[in-house]
Amino acid sequence: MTLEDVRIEIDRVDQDLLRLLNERADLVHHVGEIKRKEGLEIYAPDREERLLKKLIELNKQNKGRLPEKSIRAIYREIISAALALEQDMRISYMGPAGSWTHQAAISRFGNSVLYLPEASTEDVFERVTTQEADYGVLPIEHSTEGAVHHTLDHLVDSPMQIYSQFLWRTETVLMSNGPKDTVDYIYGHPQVIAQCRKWLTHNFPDVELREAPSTSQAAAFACEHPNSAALGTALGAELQGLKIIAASIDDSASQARFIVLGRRPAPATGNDHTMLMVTARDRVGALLEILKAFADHGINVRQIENRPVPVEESASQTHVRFFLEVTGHCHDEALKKSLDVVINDGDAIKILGSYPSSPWGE
Ligand SMILES: C=C(O[C@@H]1C=C(C(=O)O)C=C[C@H]1O)C(=O)O
Repeated sequence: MTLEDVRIEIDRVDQDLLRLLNERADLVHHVGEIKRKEGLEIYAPDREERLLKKLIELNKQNKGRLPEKSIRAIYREIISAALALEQDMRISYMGPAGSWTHQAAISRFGNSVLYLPEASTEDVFERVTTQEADYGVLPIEHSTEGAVHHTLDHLVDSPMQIYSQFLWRTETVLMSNGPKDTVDYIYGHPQVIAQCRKWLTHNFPDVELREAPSTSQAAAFACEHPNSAALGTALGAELQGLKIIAASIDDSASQARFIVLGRRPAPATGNDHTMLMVTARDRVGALLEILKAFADHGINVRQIENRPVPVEESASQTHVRFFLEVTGHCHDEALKKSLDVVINDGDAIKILGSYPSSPWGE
């Protein structure tokens, strides 16, 4: 076949694809109508993950040429278009534009939905509470620094809940207006500089490192100042019109866990996790008793985070607070029974969300 012949074939396949994509869009629209009638959530992360896994498996069986990464990326955008069709979907995230959370949010919801950058965690909660946004995206844990207490503390005070969670690799890039060998200064948030210190010392031993208040500010400085570069996200580089001169420059791989904040728990899937806050009387064996209540009902406590009770609360002197991530859904009988035991011991519990355990990033 000549080049022209192959292109004619590609055009034919594209026409078929377009027809099929629109056929899919009609079906998605129908799903949206049913969901609205039945008062169901539009975004169904569990369904998305199952659909992707099935397609990746099918592709393997059929020995398809496309790698898993590409199938995920293509379907991320097909599903994003579906979400935008079902509902004019708005996602609030911890900004500014180009932040890691922004990039993580796009990895989950694709490019067809609307993103609202917020200046603080509080603002993300506010936007979801007032229904100006359908969901919010916030970091809850960093692989290097541990829990993001700000997010956990806001969950305690808010009726909003964790609806979904996912992991995202936070890969730093070096961006600049000019070529690599003209860089005299590198701007970066101090934490990001620390994360890339070895790489920077090895690759740019004579360059001056300058601290910036945020990653997006670093990128803005790199735009304004000649012979400079900035550390940040690939999305930040794109938004500022800077060239990526080196990628994946972190000294060790780091990732963050993000939550999708919603107004209610996700439907049970049979493989869920639940985040809880327990405020317990400060006593010998308090944590032991709580853990035993879960163990007796076959529930695995996957993570424990200890936090002080805020001083404004009358319980602050006499109580201790734990955040627990446990297996199971808040509607499961076993979990309900173990929570009853904890409450009967005089400890207070707040359910911060139940969500599918599986979506662990791309
Ligand atoms: C169409 C649906 O709604 C959304 C869109 C999906 C899709 O495009 O396949 C999958 C899950 C939902 O987030 C659905 O729930 O089936």
